Amino acid sequence: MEKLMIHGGRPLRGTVQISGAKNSAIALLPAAILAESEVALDNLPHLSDVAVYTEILEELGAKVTWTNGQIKIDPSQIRSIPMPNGPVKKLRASYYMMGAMLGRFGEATIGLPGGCNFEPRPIDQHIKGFEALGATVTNEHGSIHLKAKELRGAKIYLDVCSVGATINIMLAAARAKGSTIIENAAKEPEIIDVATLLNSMGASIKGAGTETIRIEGVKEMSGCRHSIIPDRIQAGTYMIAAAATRGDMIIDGVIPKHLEALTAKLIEMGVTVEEIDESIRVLGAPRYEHIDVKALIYPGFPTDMQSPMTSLLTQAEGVSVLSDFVYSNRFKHVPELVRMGAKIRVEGRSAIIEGGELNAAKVKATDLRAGAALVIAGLTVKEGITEVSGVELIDRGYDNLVTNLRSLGADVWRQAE
Ligand SMILES: CC(=O)N[C@H]1[C@@H](OP(=O)(O)OP(=O)(O)OC[C@H]2O[C@@H](n3ccc(=O)[nH]c3=O)[C@H](O)[C@@H]2O)O[C@H](CO)[C@@H](O)[C@@H]1O
Ligand SMILES: C=C(OP(=O)(O)O)C(=O)O
Repeated sequence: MEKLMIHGGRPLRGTVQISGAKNSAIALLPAAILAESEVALDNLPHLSDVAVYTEILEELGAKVTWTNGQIKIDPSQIRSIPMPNGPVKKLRASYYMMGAMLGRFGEATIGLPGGCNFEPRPIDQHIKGFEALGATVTNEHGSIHLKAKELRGAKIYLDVCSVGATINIMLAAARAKGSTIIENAAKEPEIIDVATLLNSMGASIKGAGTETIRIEGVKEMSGCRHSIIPDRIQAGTYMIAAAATRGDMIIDGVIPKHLEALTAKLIEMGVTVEEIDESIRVLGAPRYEHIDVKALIYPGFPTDMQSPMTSLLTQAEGVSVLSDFVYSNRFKHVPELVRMGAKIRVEGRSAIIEGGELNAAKVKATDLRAGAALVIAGLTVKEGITEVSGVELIDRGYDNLVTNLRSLGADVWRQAE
């Protein structure tokens, strides 16, 4: 086990290159098993979640080869075997194996997913979708068993606008017989990325990125090459870190449109943000205004940036209110920030944040983005060393974090616990 040591108080300056998106990569990897031949994915991020996913694919018999940011998956020898335990328990997105295996083999047994554990995260909408497509779904001893004689297209209205359920239904429906329509579909950029890959593999999916997605099932799908979209959450975290340390940073290799909700909020509080083609420049200021932020589904402010934003709002003058309308209890970072001197209280689904200086402390990352929030908080502290334990959770979603921060001028290192 390792912890992150942060000697803060230095403005982050320079350029950071953003890797491919975690939440795309871990949906594109299972999507690849729907093909009969090799799928190549470029711009693959170096993340522990991605490494775990490749383990899952290898366990099933896929041949996986890595070369410099590209992964090739040959799913031709893949078998249908139950996966009640093992790597599927280590990450949230193992739920995509349900849709992908169902689509490929008409059956699957998958252990209930792990991942960030900030509150109960039901998968009832995924199950509802699989059942509508003709699968029988049972939950026994912590594993979901799915079986369908034949998957048939259906009209599915999602009661909750869910990223995971939208993608999982696309995976199961891509090779089903007939047409599937997903209503109240989630619109996140990662959903468009998955639909783009599936279409390149021979699927027929229209409307990804809108609330209605239409899928015409196809009999066969084949290999292709696809480049993963940039990680908007990593990019947003660096934007927030630049603002919090009053630095001057260029975040390169991004799609600025994916970051509009954050950009608007940063500008509102007094940060200078400039979009230049595929880059964003963030220039901090000596003082910031307090603001209110509501985390919503895309294109609203992302819940995954809510925790890092909490840290930034400790640097604003006055009282800010940050509410999460996706995960009402995603505030495990708050008690840790309070240890660092933050004046924050949680009321219902909102954090009420009073601006003020933070101090160094020993704190624990309880989940991925809570970890990012603590790193940002540590970077603002002028005296002493902040120690963040639970780094393995941060490694789930940040590619080369320490190297990147050091190249931006931060005094940060990993140390054995
Ligand atoms: C691997 C991945 O892509 N993870 C992202 C994905 O998670 P994930 O796909 O798990 O999140 P969802 O979009 O499904 O969840 C959105 C909301 O719907 C609820 N819900 C969801 C499914 C369901 O069957 N029933 C139900 O009630 C959830 O409790 C939550 O309140 O989107 C979240 C919301 O943007 C992000 O925080 C995660 O980073
Ligand atoms: C919640 C997250 O991830 P996951 O859904 O994979 O746990 C996240 O990326 O912030």
